[in-house]
Amino acid sequence: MQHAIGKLIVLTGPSGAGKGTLLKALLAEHPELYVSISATTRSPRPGEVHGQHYFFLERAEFDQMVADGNLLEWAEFAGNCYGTPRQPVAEQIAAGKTVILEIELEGARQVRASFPEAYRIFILPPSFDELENRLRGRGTESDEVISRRMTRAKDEIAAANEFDIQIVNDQVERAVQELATIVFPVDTPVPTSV
Ligand SMILES: Nc1ncnc2c1ncn2[C@@H]1O[C@H](COP(=O)(O)OP(=O)(O)OP(=O)(O)O)[C@@H](O)[C@H]1O
Ligand SMILES: Nc1nc2c(ncn2[C@@H]2O[C@H](COP(=O)(O)O)[C@@H](O)[C@H]2O)c(=O)[nH]1
Repeated sequence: MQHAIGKLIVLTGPSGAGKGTLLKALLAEHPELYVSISATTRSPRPGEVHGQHYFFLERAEFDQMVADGNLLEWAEFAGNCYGTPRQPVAEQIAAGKTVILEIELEGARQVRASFPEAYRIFILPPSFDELENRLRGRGTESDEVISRRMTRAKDEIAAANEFDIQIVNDQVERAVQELATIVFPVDTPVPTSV
């Protein structure tokens, strides 16, 4: 993509830290933002809608997207694959939108390598125990999956300093306001190609 005029923001943090919760609240205040819809091989949770929360794909379909170069980044996370469809992000940035990717650490590292202009935010839980409480309280994962996600969380939290800024999601309202002040006044450089 040439002559891009929008911004690219990456939101990362351990599963259960509250990334989705904060983004939902930010979008309610700022519907002009564009949040990328990822592809995943994970099964839908109750209430999740194909094309709205994720594009739920078979593994072969996901692998084809990778082979065709249609993902901006992708990674395996706790037994499933997740990736960012390239074209919608390119189109939204070209249209001048601020685009947000909610992705895990490996994907964020790939975006840093491809698009160093992207602004990268890390969401931290107040504590490790609270992270587990939130994951368990959400009630969407089995004990085994929670355990895999908690193991991964240790590596992710250890990498928080790789990011431009860290936000502790202690209280949703406070953390959303902090996120808003970061997303809006920051004059992030414009990606030159996606
Ligand atoms: N500040 C907070 N205080 C208490 N509970 C919270 C807070 N933020 C989020 N939660 C709750 O924690 C759980 C996990 O939040 P959420 O699903 O947004 O996490 P996530 O980081 O998007 O997870 P994943 O990466 O797995 O998608 C949810 O039940 C949510 O309601
Ligand atoms: N690298 C990528 N990671 C992604 C993408 N979409 C979501 N995610 C991350 O996966 C985990 C698990 O998500 P869940 O919905 O199963 O709880 C979480 O950290 C997401 O941020 C993506 O496109 N690429």
